[in-house]
Amino acid sequence: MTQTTLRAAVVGSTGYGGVELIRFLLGHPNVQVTSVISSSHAGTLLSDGFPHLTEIIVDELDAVDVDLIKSKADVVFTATPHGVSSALCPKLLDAGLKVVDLSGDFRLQSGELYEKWYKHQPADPAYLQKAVYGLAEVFGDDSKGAEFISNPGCYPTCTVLGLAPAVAAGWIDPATIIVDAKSGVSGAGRGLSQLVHYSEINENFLAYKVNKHQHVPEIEQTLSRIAGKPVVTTFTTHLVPMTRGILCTAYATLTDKRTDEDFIEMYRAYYKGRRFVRIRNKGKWPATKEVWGSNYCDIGFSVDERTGRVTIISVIDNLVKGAAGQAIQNLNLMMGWDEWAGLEFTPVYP
Ligand SMILES: NC(=O)C1=CN([C@@H]2O[C@H](COP(=O)(O)OP(=O)(O)OC[C@H]3O[C@@H](n4cnc5c(N)ncnc54)[C@H](OP(=O)(O)O)[C@@H]3O)[C@@H](O)[C@H]2O)C=CC1
Ligand SMILES: CC(=O)N[C@@H](CCC(=O)OP(=O)(O)O)C(=O)O
Repeated sequence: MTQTTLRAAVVGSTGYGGVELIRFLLGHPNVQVTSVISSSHAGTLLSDGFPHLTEIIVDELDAVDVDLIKSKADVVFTATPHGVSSALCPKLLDAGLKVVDLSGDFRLQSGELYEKWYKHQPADPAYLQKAVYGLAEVFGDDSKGAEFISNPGCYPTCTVLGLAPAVAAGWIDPATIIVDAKSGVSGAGRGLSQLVHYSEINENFLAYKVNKHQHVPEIEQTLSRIAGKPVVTTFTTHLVPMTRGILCTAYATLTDKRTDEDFIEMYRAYYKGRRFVRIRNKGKWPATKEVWGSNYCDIGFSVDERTGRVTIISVIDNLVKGAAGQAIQNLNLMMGWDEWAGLEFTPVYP
């Protein structure tokens, strides 16, 4: 182990986010996975349930035990359900561990809003304040040197990266924003439910949680911060019969006359140096398959002179830029490493 090698533990390692974290961390030049953790399968082998991880160096699942984690790791990724992280992360932080939380438990500054949208008890406000919202392409240096990162939600990542430059520049009226978002079924996690049952979702396409999705307040909180004034949005989620990927189509009214070329140039300037965001050329709109398995967010535009509106299309892989990849990007920033470490690869195609 080199001096810069960081020891990492993954709680929730038997879930989709956890398994994806392990896949990337195994290839990270500065990290060693020293503990894989399960609340229900401690003592068994991770590779028994996930044969693609056969011969993983640390295979035996540990229990969720803060002292044990502290003895084995420097940083902990909590890929745990909402309502679990809120209690667990404070204990890990109190033990002196760095924490990257993938759940929604520390994203909203307001405990009241959290309770309303997530239907769980909010986290202790003292720890809510400690959490840094890790959307690096928008809030730049916030993640650098942080001890505790709240990783953004999958839909908010895709939506906000698509809208942030236009909102920041005042090119669109934030009050007119409408977002149609579509996700593959891995966004729902590995647990079984009727919604993701093969015969329910195959050959099907449906809207869900309409005007009730827990990501609405996160999107509004983030767009309000960028706009410098309160923003509310209409945001509708849809489930698509595919495994990975999110595509967001955002519509908004222009505040002035602009062209596709104006948007492309302005977005490229805003995201200059941010290699995970790729702006498409005029008339080229991204598809989920074009970011599959990667940490990219690709964005394309169409200004409609007839309506005075712009349509912005953004895509991510929900398990990578929407979860594990962005979490590792945040770890890299916390540690002052190259933002790309362990994430430098091209999307899988076809
Ligand atoms: N799937 C996605 O695309 C995204 C997910 N997220 C968020 O990441 C988190 C993980 O999601 P995902 O991996 O999809 O979910 P999964 O349902 O696939 O996995 C969650 C894991 O959490 C573990 N777990 C359950 N209860 C506890 C507990 N009390 N203590 C410790 N661990 C527990 C379970 O493993 P075990 O029983 O072995 O402990 C389970 O495998 C969630 O908060 C989700 O909202 C965020 C962005 C995108
Ligand atoms: C398809 C699907 O069900 N997606 C999930 C996405 C939520 C998620 O993954 O959790 P975070 O809130 O931590 O981002 C949903 O709509 O609730």
